[in-house]
Amino acid sequence: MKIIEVADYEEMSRVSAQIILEKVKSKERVTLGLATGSTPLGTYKELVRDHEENGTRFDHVHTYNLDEYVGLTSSDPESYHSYMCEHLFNRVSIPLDQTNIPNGSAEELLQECLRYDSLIESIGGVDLQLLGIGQNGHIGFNEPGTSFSSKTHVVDLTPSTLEANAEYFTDLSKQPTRALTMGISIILQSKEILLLASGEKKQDALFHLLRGEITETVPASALNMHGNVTIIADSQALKLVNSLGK
Ligand SMILES: N[C@@H]1[C@@H](O)[C@H](O)[C@@H](COP(=O)(O)O)O[C@@H]1O
Repeated sequence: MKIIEVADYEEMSRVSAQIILEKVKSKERVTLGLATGSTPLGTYKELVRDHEENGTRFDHVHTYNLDEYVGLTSSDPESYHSYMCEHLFNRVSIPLDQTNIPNGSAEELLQECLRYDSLIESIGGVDLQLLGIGQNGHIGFNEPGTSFSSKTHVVDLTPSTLEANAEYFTDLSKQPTRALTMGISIILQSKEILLLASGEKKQDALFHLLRGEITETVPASALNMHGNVTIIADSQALKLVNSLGK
């Protein structure tokens, strides 16, 4: 695993955007796996800035998001669909029919999971998967205890994840408690993985990922089984690793 230690959130965002841009410019058809949450926002901002200043094109890019809340329609302002349109898709002119996000308002959720898996399997895994990490070590919405062989599935969010994500909901009574998430085995099909972590809150999760056992109790530890993972983390997120783990 390659670790790039950076000073802060801004540097993490610049470095990750650079890696994504190299991939975007590398061939005629590019597939990107995308993440939500606060961590990739700076990266998306950098991609938008580059698009505006340098005219980098995204019309050959196809995207596959990790997850979506169950019960929110794509137009719901609190859905990950809306998040992606607002922060990236609409601002770099990716054709929307080339963007894929699990449909959390599908009537048949199990069918939707199968549909999503076959989409990703049909391309043989994305070229580059961007990931954040939950404070409890989750990736996508794969909570602790999720099987490493999991495919896309419906998940009951843990109290700690609900609490960590509560700030994104104006009315907490409407915060979804379930989500659809790309499974761990599907994430591991990616040809290359880029995980971002910033801030002290992520130091335990990063310590378990980098220094702990490979265990389903820490979903991100599955990344140790993948041959092409880069972690970009700031000093705050690497605090525990640097003080205890060397
Ligand atoms: N489903 C998302 C994850 O993909 C994300 O990595 C995690 C961390 O969020 P943040 O980046 O806001 O810390 O939150 C959510 O649970």
